[in-house]
Parts: sequence; C-alpha cells; structure tokens
Amino acid sequence: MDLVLIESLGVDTVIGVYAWERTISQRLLLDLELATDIRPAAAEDDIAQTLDYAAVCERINRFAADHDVALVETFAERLAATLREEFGIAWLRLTVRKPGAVPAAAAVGVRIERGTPPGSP
Ligand SMILES: Nc1nc2c(c(=O)[nH]1)N=C([C@H](O)[C@@H](O)CO)CN2
Repeated sequence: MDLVLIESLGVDTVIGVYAWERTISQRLLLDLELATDIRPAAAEDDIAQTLDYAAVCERINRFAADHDVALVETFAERLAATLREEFGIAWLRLTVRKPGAVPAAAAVGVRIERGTPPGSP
C-alpha cells in the first residue's frame, strides 16, 4: 500500500471540555497517512493523478477554522470523515496531538484508522 504523508501539521482551533477553553484558540499537531496508489502519478510525473498533499493541508486548515468541539476524539472523527469523502481516500491513519494540554506530557491525543486498506481481503 502506498501512502501520502503529512507530519506535524499545526492547526489552530477552538477545542476543549473546560469553559476557559471555549474562549481561546489552541494548536493541534496532526500526522496523517493517506492511502493512495502513487504509480500512475509517478509514471506520468503528474500531480493530477495523485493526492495533492498541499490541497489536503489547506482543507484541514479550513476545517479547523470552521469547527468548535470539546473533544479531540470528535475533531479526529469528523476530520477523517470529511477528508475521506472529499478526497476519495480509501483508508487513512490520523493522529491528533494537543501539546501542552497536560503539562507533564509532551502531548496527548488520539490516533484513529478509518476505511479499508487497499489490497486487503
Ligand atoms: N480523551 C480525552 N480526554 C480529555 C480531553 C479530550 O479531548 N479527550 N480533553 C481534555 C481537556 O480539554 C484538556 O485538553 C484541557 O487541558 C481533558 N481530557
């Protein structure tokens, strides 16, 4: 399975379960692995035949700006559904980290996988 990668993408959004978190924007760091057959694009050297990671990053930025949720779980689930639907992604792994949420930890967050890996029975 081929993957398009996005690592440590920083986005700002309103997120958190506490009242004080409802009034501020906080940074999340995202890692994504997006299943894509890269062979057609590589054969033709053609961006139109692959998943444009710049376009995906731009969409994620817009998603973060437009959403306001309590849980990182909700953010991850809704973002994964949006990307799979809009970009036709068969399978993805998404890690959402919230740095600084727990001072003693470098980051806390969630990792999800959604869809069926291409080539799996
Ligand atoms: N599993 C989760 N636990 C917690 C979350 C969360 O989104 N998922 N959020 C918080 C608070 O918003 C915290 O990040 C504020 O520091 C606590 N636990």
